[in-house]
Amino acid sequence: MRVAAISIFPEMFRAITDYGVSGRAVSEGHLVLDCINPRTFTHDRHRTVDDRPYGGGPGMVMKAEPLEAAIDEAVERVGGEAKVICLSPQGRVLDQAMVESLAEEPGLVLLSGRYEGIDERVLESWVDEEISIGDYVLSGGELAAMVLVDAVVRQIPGVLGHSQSAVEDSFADGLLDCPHYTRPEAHRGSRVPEVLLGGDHERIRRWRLKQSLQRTLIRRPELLQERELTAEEQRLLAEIENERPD
Ligand SMILES: CC(C)(C)c1cccc(C(=O)NCC2(NC(=O)c3cccc4nocc34)CCCCC2)c1
Repeated sequence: MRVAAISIFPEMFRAITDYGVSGRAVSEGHLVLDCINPRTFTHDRHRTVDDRPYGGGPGMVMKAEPLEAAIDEAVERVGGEAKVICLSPQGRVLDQAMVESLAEEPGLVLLSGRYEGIDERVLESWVDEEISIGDYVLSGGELAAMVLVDAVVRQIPGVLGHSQSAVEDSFADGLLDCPHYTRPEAHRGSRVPEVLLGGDHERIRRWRLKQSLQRTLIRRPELLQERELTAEEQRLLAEIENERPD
């Protein structure tokens, strides 16, 4: 997948190109990430990318011209039919379904805002979709762009290692994660659940599934609304409901 990130802080994207699953995806060629700085497309002495807002008010607004030149370059680098996305609080909040759909795109251009935001004419004429990563105030769109890339890159076949496909991604079954433990068996007096110490893999699988269902029911019940439950999951949920203190 080819992605072009437009930002006045391109070095930030080292966080995904140099580490972990996304870093390996880059080194193995599954992901090509170009970072494009709008400042490259300025022609004045101060390389101005922002200016004061019409109508007054605090802060500055990102100028259209440098951004549009950067988008032009980005679309070219990514290859013709790129989807241009602006990471923005005004966008649709990202979820796994959107991630899976974005992973099907041949190329993505990701625009990150700074200051008070981007000149609206850029959004109107160049941006296909605005996407938000959640409802809190951020200082820029770059971290949101990196969240999106991290999630999308895991969907690319081959990125999660030959054995695991995206479908088997251990986190992608729509339930919250079960508890995890590793050595030592007793840590500060707290022991690992006995079931995990035995070798009964079927019993362990069922225990983990029940734990995931219980946590999802208690902490994020709305996730259960969106999810088809297998017969086994429905049985386990019934068990959980019966065990719940009144
Ligand atoms: C949601 C809330 C609290 C009601 C809100 C309302 C109004 C403004 C903001 C805000 O944070 N403005 C600053 C700004 N944020 C973002 O880019 C941003 C924020 C959150 C999720 C994101 N996902 O992608 C990008 C995101 C960075 C600087 C350039 C202007 C945008 C927040």
